Amino acid sequence: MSRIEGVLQTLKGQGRKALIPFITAGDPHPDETVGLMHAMVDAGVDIIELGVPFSDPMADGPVIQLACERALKHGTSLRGVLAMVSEFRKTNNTTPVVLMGYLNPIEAMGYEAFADAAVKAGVDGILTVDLPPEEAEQIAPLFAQRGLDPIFLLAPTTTDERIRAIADHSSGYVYYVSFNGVTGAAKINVDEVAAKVAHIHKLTALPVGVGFGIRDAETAAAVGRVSDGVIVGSVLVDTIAGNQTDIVALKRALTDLLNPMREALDSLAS
Ligand SMILES: O=P(O)(O)OC[C@@H](O)[C@@H](O)c1c[nH]c2ccccc12
Repeated sequence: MSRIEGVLQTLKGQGRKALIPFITAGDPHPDETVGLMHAMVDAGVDIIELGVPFSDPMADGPVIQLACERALKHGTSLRGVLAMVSEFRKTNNTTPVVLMGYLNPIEAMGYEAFADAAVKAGVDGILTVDLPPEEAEQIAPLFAQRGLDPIFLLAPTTTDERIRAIADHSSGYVYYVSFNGVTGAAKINVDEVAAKVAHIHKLTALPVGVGFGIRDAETAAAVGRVSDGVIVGSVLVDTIAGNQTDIVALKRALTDLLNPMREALDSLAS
């Protein structure tokens, strides 16, 4: 069983929901990312989604675009991000890390070389934002053979046929994007999400995480009620944007955002 499957199964047994933060690696500085990861674990998160900065992140809104720019300006490369995961693993062997990124840097390294390096670093899952479905069939097995969970995005417009095909190539969990758009929106329609996630649950046995537009504990709980976990990105990245130099204050601010989300999600446990 993969580390991701193990964590999600344990949570399910406890009637609890996964809290999955997203941050862009290398922002505010490559030397700080590992410390932020540990701080988020201390705040009670279950899985970390670590973004590989990319120059043209077309699925991202302005908040994460700017984070990518800052991280790239500080020289954050795919190899650099893998080194951060290795560093994180020196003192954390339990929290799964999902690398989330665009294809270009991975293609440049070569899929197999990347997959090998990711395993060696202690990465657990790979989420490639812009991998076309036809290529997913070829690429996902390269990850799966090495014990990396291939994680894919489902959107409100994804057809049942595609949901089944995507779930076939996925392991760990599937990521339901709460609306068609870019990251960082302020609103989420919980009723719509509930209906769609219930439908996805009928098509696949995989856990369903939901992201896009979750910025506070109340929304996290509302979405957690109808899914297996919530992914929270832009509100954290925005907090990092506002605390670029005082790392102690930054860790406190991230903790202050995540603690109430953890509590709200755990208050759902029966
Ligand atoms: O930022 P939001 O609205 O909280 O959504 C999570 C999201 O940031 C994270 O999972 C993510 C970052 N970049 C992406 C690109 C595509 C899909 C998802 C993502």
